[in-house]
Order: sequence, then structure tokens, then C-alpha cells
Amino acid sequence: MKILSAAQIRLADQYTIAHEPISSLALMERAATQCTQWLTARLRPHTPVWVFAGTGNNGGDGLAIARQLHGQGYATAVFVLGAAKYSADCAANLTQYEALGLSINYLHHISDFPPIPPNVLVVDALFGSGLNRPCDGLAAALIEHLNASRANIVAIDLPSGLFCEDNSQNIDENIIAAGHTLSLHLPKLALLLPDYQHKIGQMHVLPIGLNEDFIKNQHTDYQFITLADCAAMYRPRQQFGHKGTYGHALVVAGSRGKMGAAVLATRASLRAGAGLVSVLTAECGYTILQTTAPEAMTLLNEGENYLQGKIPELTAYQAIGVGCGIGTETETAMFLGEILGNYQRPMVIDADALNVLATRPDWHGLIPAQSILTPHPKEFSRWAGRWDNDTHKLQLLNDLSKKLQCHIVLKGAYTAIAHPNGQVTFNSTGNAGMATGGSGDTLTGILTALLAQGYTPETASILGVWLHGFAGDCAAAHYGQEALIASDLAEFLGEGFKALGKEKQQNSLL
Ligand SMILES: NC(=O)C1=CN([C@@H]2O[C@H](COP(=O)(O)OP(=O)(O)OC[C@H]3O[C@@H](n4cnc5c(N)ncnc54)[C@H](O)[C@@H]3O)[C@@H](O)[C@H]2O)[C@@H](O)CC1
Ligand SMILES: Nc1ncnc2c1ncn2[C@@H]1O[C@H](COP(=O)(O)OP(=O)(O)O)[C@@H](O)[C@H]1O
Ligand SMILES: [K+]
Repeated sequence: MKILSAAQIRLADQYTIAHEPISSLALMERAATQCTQWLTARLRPHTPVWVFAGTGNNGGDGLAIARQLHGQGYATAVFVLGAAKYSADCAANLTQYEALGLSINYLHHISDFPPIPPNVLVVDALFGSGLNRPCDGLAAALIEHLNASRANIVAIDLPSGLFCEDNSQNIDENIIAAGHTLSLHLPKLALLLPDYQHKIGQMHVLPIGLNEDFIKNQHTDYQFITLADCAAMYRPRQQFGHKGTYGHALVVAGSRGKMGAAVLATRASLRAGAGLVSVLTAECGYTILQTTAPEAMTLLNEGENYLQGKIPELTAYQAIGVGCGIGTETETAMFLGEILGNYQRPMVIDADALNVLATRPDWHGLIPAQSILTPHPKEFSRWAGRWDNDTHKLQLLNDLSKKLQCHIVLKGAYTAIAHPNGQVTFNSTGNAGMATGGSGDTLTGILTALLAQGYTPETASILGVWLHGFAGDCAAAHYGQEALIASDLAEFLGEGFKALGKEKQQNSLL
């Protein structure tokens, strides 16, 4: 799914109206209907709904929602900020609302602001994608007034005051703090970035039927990865496939006290479909690995407690995943350098391998092009330094990806994957239950297995991150987010592959 800019969304809106049998007012009605349905599926019957509307089309959406909710028996109140120039569709909806004999409260001055009881649901329809400057004056005061209330707030399209893309010049106080944001048709870039998550709450994308052909032809550097996108990339197993068909993955992981990282990565590699999995670890891990992952072969290293010494022959392996729990001892760093110097295929580089490399820029040239690097934000900062805001961070992410010609997976909610061609893919799966030690090791195992199976590094990075999050969502549904532990993730990977297979079959012609 594409992530479009505010300008592109406006064009998509215009194109849909010009090329489909729908007027702009009817399109607004359709958007409002989606929002109303979302609300009524969750609202208690007696909850009063107070809509705060601007005078643009975001306000028009709000007025249409108020009318629809009133029609379904909800107690609604409407407050309109200022009475400057109304957009045509906003004015039409205002008239329709008043035609029902309902009154509108106009807010011209701070003294017009109503006290907000905590039991009302506030619908924020002040500004959407048409915001053209940071909020100030009466708008900022109203936003502050609404944020100070204890009422739940649902934002239509965007929390008012938040720009679609770049919020580097914005300030916290001028943005509505919503519990939920209903993004119309497509997600917006700012909704996927961490800086203003406390303003966005949970994001929900509601389809409103914008013209898909137009959207397909729009260029954007940002994608939001969905089940349908991943199903198109997924290659089901062949009937006559054998273990050689699906590649030999080598997991280089573990040290004394961190052998669990090797176990997690290895088990995830096995569950992610590699034909063969070997694990190269310190001697102290031999029995542990053979017991917890009997399907994998364990290669002995010279080091008793951590990796060191001569590296084995690496050409047999279609992919290597290196770094989980290996530590950063000098001998281990030298061992990593040997691996980098003797392996030319794209590999997966995580955790301590990233930490070692962050301190050795002279080795960066050894990283095979198209490799997948999987830093969490702390690890990324060791490479890129500090960033001022999300926009700056995205720039640093793109710069590093281009410089190394590698795919950089910046982990977190809506994990962002920067590709060397300048594209950034945001993940749609995963949950806060995955914020638990070892989740990242599981991801490394998955990515290594997908590379071993012959997926291109770009596809492996996207599919692997999506599968990892999907497994996390299944595990959270089963255990609850708090009880989720990293080893659960591999156990639920099969659900992800099954979902991909099902989706692929539904889209096939047979
Ligand atoms: N596909 C689409 O594009 C659709 C868009 N719709 C709605 O239309 C919205 C966009 O509507 P508009 O382009 O009319 O824009 P908005 O309604 O977001 O806001 C524009 C209005 O607010 C004023 N304004 C902007 N920034 C301000 C500020 N800081 N302080 C005070 N006033 C400010 C502008 O002068 C203009 O009057 C979307 O967010 C969505 O809610 C829906 O109606 C349906 C379809
Ligand atoms: N709030 C969250 N929402 C979605 N995914 C998350 C969240 N927190 C963590 N994750 C995922 O869990 C994994 C954590 O990785 P990492 O920090 O490397 O863990 P570890 O080092 O303990 O293995 C990442 O893939 C990340 O995207
Ligand atoms: K809004």
C-alpha cells in the first residue's frame, strides 16, 4: 500500500471525482459513513458525541458524521471553529445538519469554548490534510482546551495540527492528542513515525474508495506493507522441492550467558523454512543447541565461551545471519572481520555484529552489498549519531542505506526498512508485546532463512519483517502482550505462512 503526500491525496480525491460516477459531496459522505460505522461498532448507545469541526473538508467530514450519528439515535453536539471561508462541501453539510432542526455552536472566542465533560466522545474534525501552518491563536487554544479534558478523542484523518509528512517545525501543544486516528484510505507518513505517537493513539486505515489506478501511478518513496503485498512476494513450496531447494542457512550467534540468542535465531530459521540450518557458536553452546534445536547442525568454534579463531569454509551456505549474542570481545570482532572478508553474498547483520562494526568504519567496505542490517534505534544511533526529529532520522536512515548499499531495518513499532534505491517500507504488523528480550534474534533467524531460500534481499527484508510481526500478533492474541516471550514468535510463524498462502490462493485465477 502506498503512502502518499498531502498533495497527492488531494489529487487522488480530485481524480476520483472527475473519473468515477461520484460527486465530491458523495465522496465525503462515503468517508463519513466509514467513520460512523467505525464509531458505532465501538460506542456505547448513550455516549454523547461532540464534534469539533473546522471550515474545510475535514470539518465537512465531521458534520456529516454528526448527522449520521444523530440519525442513528446518538446525542450529538456540533461546534464549529471560526466562521471564515467554508469549503463548498463543508457548507453543504452544515446546511444539511441545520435542516434537521439541530443547532450549531460557533466558537469565535475562548469564552465560547464549552467545558468538556469526561463522558463525551470528542470527534476531532478541525483540520486534516489541508493544514497549511502550525496551529496558533484560537485553533491552538481550542486544541489545548480539548487536550486538557478527560474525554476520549477520535481524530478524523489526522489529529488536528499534525502535518501529513514533516512535523520538524511543529510543537506538541498545538496538536490534538487522540486515542484513535481514522486515516482515510491510506496511512500518512507522520502517522507511522514515533515522534507524535502520543498524539495519534491507535491508527486505523478506513477505505473510502479513492481511484486505485490513479494511486498505482503515483510515485512515492514510502510504502506501508500489507498482507496482499506480502502474498504477491511469497513463493509457496514446490511439490518436488527437497531440502537442497530451500537453501542452507548459517546462524553465527551466542556466547556464554547469551546462548539463548543463538537458540532463538536458530529455531526461527528452522521455522521460516530454510532447507538446512547450521549454527556456529562457542563450545559452551554445543549441548544447548543440540538439545533445543535438534534439527540444526552445530559447528564447533575454537572459543570455549565466545567466538574466536579460524572461520570454517563458508561457501556452502546460501545465507549467513551473524551477531545475536556474540559479544564484542576483540577476538570475536576479529572473527567477524574474517567472516566479512570471506563471504560475498548478502548476509544478515544484527546486534553485537552491528555494535562491533559501528566502531570500525574501516570494515564497512567488507559488508557485502545488499546485506540486511537490523538495528534497533540505540544500535542505529551508534552508526548514525543523534537525530533531531523523525524527518532527520529518516534522512540518516536513507543515507546509511545508500552509503552501504544495504537494506537497513530500523526496528520498532511500524519498523522502517530503508532500501538502497531510496524507498522506505513501513511494516503493518507487530505489537508492543514484542518489546521483550530476544525478539530481534528471532527476526535475524527469519531473515537468514528467507535469504537462504533465494528471496532477493529486498523481498526477504520486507517479507521477514512482516512475518515476524504477524507471528507476534498471533502470539499476543494467544498469550496476551505481557505474557508473550520471544520463543513464542517462532511457534506462530506458520500462521503467517498460512495467511500468505491463503491470500495468494484467493488472488489466483484458478
Ligand atoms: N480523499 C480525500 O482527499 C478526501 C478528503 N476528505 C477530507 O478532507 C480533508 C482535507 O480537506 P481540506 O483540504 O479542505 O483541508 P482541511 O479541512 O484539513 O483544512 C483546511 C482549512 O483549514 C484552514 N487551515 C489550515 N491550516 C490552518 C491553521 N493552522 N489554522 C487555521 N486554519 C487553518 C485552511 O485555510 C482551510 O480553510 C481530509 O483531511 C479529509 O478529512 C474527505 O472529505 C473525503 C475525501
Ligand atoms: N511496540 C512495538 N510494536 C511492534 N513491534 C515491536 C515493538 N517493540 C518491539 N518490537 C519488535 O520486536 C523486535 C525487538 O528487537 P530487538 O530490540 O533487537 O530485541 P532483542 O535485542 O531483545 O532481540 C523488533 O523486531 C521490533 O520491531
Ligand atoms: K482532524
